[in-house]
Amino acid sequence: MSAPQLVVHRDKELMAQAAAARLITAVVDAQSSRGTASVVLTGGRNGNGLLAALAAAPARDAVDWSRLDLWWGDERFLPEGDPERNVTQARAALLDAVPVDPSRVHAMPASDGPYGDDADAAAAGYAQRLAEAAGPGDHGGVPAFDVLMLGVGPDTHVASLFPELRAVRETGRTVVGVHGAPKPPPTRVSLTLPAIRAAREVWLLAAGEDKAEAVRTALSGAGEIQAPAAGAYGLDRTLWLLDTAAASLLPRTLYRPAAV
Ligand SMILES: O=C1O[C@H](COP(=O)(O)O)[C@@H](O)[C@H](O)[C@H]1O
Repeated sequence: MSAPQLVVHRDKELMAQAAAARLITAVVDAQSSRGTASVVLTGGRNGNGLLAALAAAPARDAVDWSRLDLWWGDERFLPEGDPERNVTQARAALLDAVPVDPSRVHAMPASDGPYGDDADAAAAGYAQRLAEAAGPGDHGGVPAFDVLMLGVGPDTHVASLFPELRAVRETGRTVVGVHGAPKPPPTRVSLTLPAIRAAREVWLLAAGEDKAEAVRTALSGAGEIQAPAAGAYGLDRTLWLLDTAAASLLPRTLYRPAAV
């Protein structure tokens, strides 16, 4: 477990640009040392903002897109191509603009896909795919992701792990079907906390005033069942990428804003 590190940017645009630059560097470094890189994408406003900033960054060409595996932390369980699906939004923000290898874009199943409308079977199928990609040295049935990104919801949810729901209590499986999510759509597929914690680096993204309470709660000692973001950390690094609005309620012991 790695202790959270905070980086606070002036506003959400700068946060997205800086996080995109950071991701380019992380991917290039992983490709240089291991040949390939693996990244877990998140949906939501901050995740898509980062992808759009990456698409606009000239340095995106430093990435060898053909040697990058992309996975998802969660998916809204909807038909293929639905505009609310995280993968649909990621394609629009970035993936349609870069030469990714389609066989390395590991989208979570859709509700009209091979598992039909059975979200639990879809989750088991994705878990199987992750297990097949895991190497002999990897732990917990998932590859050792280089970077796993998570948008933090205003209620402290990450991926589709919502406070108090069954999915956030999962200790065995790496991927689960989520039912009755308080944010639409109610049916989702999500990585679990054990799968998230198998990543080398976990980056939590939160920008905007509506995230301030969630950030304060998760970083002030809340339990992971009540505040799932509190249970998300990486093996080597846990990075909270914030803007000043999202950091505004943090105690001064954690974040001291620069004097103006
Ligand atoms: O529904 C979801 O919400 C979270 C957070 O989204 P945001 O718009 O509040 O930033 C996101 O991380 C997750 O992937 C998504 O499915």
